[in-house]
Amino acid sequence: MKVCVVGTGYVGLTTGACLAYLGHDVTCVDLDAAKVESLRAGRSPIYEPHMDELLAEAAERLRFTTEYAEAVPGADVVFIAVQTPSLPDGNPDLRYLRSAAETVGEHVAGPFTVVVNKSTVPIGSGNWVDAILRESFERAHGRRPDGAFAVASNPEFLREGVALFDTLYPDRIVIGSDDPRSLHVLNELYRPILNQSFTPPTFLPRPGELGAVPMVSTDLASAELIKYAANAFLAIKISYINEIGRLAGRVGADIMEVARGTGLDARIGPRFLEPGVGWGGSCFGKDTAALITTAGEYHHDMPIVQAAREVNARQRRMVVDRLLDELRLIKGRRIGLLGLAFKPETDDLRDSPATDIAEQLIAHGARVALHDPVAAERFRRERPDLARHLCDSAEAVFDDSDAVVLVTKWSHYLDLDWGKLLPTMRTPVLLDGRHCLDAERMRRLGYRYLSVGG
Ligand SMILES: NC(=O)c1ccc[n+]([C@@H]2O[C@H](COP(=O)([O-])OP(=O)(O)OC[C@H]3O[C@@H](n4cnc5c(N)ncnc54)[C@H](O)[C@@H]3O)[C@@H](O)[C@H]2O)c1
Ligand SMILES: O=c1ccn([C@@H]2O[C@H](COP(=O)(O)OP(=O)(O)O[C@H]3O[C@H](CO)[C@@H](O)[C@H](O)[C@H]3O)[C@@H](O)[C@H]2O)c(=O)[nH]1
Repeated sequence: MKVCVVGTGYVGLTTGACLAYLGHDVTCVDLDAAKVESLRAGRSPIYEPHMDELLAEAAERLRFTTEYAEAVPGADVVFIAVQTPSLPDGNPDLRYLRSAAETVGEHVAGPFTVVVNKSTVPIGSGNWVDAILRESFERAHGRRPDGAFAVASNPEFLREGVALFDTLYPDRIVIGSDDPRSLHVLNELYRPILNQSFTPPTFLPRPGELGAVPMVSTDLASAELIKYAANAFLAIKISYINEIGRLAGRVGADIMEVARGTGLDARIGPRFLEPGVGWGGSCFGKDTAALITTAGEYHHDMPIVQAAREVNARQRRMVVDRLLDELRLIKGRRIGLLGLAFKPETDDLRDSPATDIAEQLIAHGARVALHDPVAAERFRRERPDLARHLCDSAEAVFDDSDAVVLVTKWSHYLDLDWGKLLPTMRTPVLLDGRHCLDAERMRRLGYRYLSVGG
């Protein structure tokens, strides 16, 4: 099939590269000329494991352009995967989506194109995009679209860092449309994934237990709500274990044992029960805020989602509180933070807990020392105000520090020579923000080992 993907960020690029790998003819369009140039040269502008290899494998069927006119006309499917960041009031900023839909509307030519909203958008956005497409089509063509296109919602559930795996081997695919033709086209498009009939890339073998992938075909509003419901649930699950972790700390229980013993109940499940400094990233904060504001439009409140957000903010503050308890005074102290990306295996810094914690520490008068094995360059570009605090190596973070906090669970940090680093610190306070170090071993080495929660 002929596919156009609008937006080549974490979602759009992954979608485009995977669909081309599966045999579709894909053109990705992005307004960012530098991104397009880099992609044309076969270089991924984002850090996502195996992306460069997949781009190379799919290169024959994958093109990049800044021109909608080269991508939209004649496409069977147009994906819109532009950013929808939070506005200060919690609503998503839909200006990128509006602009993308307007331009798609100008260029869409039929005979039948499914315009798919892959961006995460508030309930009702499918109808809104449909209206924008129609107006724009009529302006450009001087006639009504008369069935030339239909709108569908196909929310994305990939996790950064394992985005290609999640796309080729998803738990499910959700399609929402009020036009049965769209469901048919998208069923066809995703057939290789649904029945797992493709040859897996050598670098991403198919998980042994995977059978056919379930497809949820539903209406627009339900598909849109599924995305928010899923993200809010995951965010709540993490905040829940973090809340239990605080209690565990008080009563002397081991939160890792509690999480394991709780997660082994098949009704609960072990995943997303890792305690620590809490969730960050481009989605959970933004999408829980959007769910609450959307619900508010219907005079509905969401106290559980609200509480998950509050617990999450508290986890970040808890890092500073733990350090204040331990060091008494943090003004003038050197505090090292290991990890800046919001999670390992990505360079994404959006709503990163580390940045938030660094800002809180600086506000308390601390001197911070920052490191990330992958996201440092992006940090330098995106946070020039904090760039002077970056260290060249993880080891340099320890040097003369009064405390070191492990914020992102990069394997690079787990493999450090912790015994050798301890004597380089001024005071050996180690705060494990992800419960990922061996507490007993660290104590034996001489660290004053602390965690967030029990
Ligand atoms: N990042 C994730 O893990 C993830 C997962 C699931 C869903 N989502 C959702 O997917 C959407 C995209 O997220 P992302 O992280 O890929 O964003 P991103 O910021 O990485 O990428 C968006 C891209 O769209 C481009 N763009 C913006 N306006 C454009 C326009 N009018 N025409 C062409 N290109 C345009 C930008 O230049 C950018 O390259 C968001 O709604 C997000 O909530 C993201
Ligand atoms: O047990 C856990 C699991 C995750 N996290 C943190 O939660 C955040 C989000 O992690 P993860 O969900 O793995 O990454 P994302 O790439 O943000 O993916 C989420 O957000 C995407 C955007 O909507 C969705 O598509 C995915 O399904 C959803 O998992 C990160 O800061 C993690 O460190 C924890 O603290 N404990």
